Amino acid sequence: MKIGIVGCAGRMGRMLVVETSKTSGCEIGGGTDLPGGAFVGKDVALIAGLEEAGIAIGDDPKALFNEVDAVIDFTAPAATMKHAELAAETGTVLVIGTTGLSADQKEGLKKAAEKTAIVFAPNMSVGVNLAFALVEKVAAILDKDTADIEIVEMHHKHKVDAPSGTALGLGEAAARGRGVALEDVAVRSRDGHTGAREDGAIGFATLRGGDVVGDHTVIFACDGERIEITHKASSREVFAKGAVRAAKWAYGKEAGLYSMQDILGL
Ligand SMILES: NC(=O)C1=CN([C@@H]2O[C@H](COP(=O)(O)OP(=O)(O)OC[C@H]3O[C@@H](n4cnc5c(N)ncnc54)[C@H](OP(=O)(O)O)[C@@H]3O)[C@@H](O)[C@H]2O)C=CC1
Ligand SMILES: O=C(O)C1=N[C@H](C(=O)O)C[C@H](O)C1
Repeated sequence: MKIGIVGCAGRMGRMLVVETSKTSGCEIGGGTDLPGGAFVGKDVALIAGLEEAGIAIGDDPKALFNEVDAVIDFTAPAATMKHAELAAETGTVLVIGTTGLSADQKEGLKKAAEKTAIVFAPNMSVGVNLAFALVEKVAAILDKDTADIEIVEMHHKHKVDAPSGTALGLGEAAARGRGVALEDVAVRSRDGHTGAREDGAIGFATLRGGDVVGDHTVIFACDGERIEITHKASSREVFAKGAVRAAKWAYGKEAGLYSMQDILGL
């Protein structure tokens, strides 16, 4: 199958070009950068450190969607929404890793997924998706009178959204386990005279610096003991592998909004 990578010059974009090229049954069908972007016209494989493929990076996503069987999108929320519209219009499979989408934007994805198969996941690694399942289970066992849930994440200094999509996903898993809505209990930051912690709150703390690929810890703090579930990504390859796997899985599936949990059978 032919896979297109939108935002192919980004940190994840380049990794996705490499992963697609080395996955059996997959080939690079093209890539895009922003119109006027520095990489438009350059070879999609060459900028990812591979041998030249003879495919120039374009700036017209519609042409790409018409050319390929699936598109992988790790870009930015506004761009992702345009790509979702194009996927719906052309019936192309779309795999979305972009984080930081608003609630309205997530609703927009549901609408687009009425027309084509879309996989949307804040983290494509097997380990994090397993952590989602573990966190839900632990949160269901340790009620709000037994454990305080805090989620700590650290990422590289270039990351633009906070808390990370994965941290919010872990929060949602914990809230699901507790049978509550995350938006009702989330405390996304603390500063100043905050007062004592509310029972049942799910707290978030965000750290940024250096080249950290992605660290997440969910802490269940009880009286006299603490359980911590930690995931540390040491390479972006795990996300790229998951995304290409998702594209292969979704190809030929009926329209719908899918998650990595569907793909991994968790
Ligand atoms: N789900 C997962 O497993 C993971 C998700 N992510 C998420 O993926 C996203 C990207 O991360 P990362 O690769 O580090 O970020 P980068 O900024 O390195 O890459 C994003 C790329 O998309 C480009 N871009 C933006 N808008 C458009 C557009 N309209 N058309 C084409 N290209 C566009 C950017 O171009 P320019 O630089 O010119 O703006 C940039 O090259 C983030 O939301 C991040 O949180 C990251 C890792 C794993
Ligand atoms: O921006 C990143 O780099 C990452 N973003 C995702 C997120 O927001 O959770 C996934 C991963 O942790 C890397």
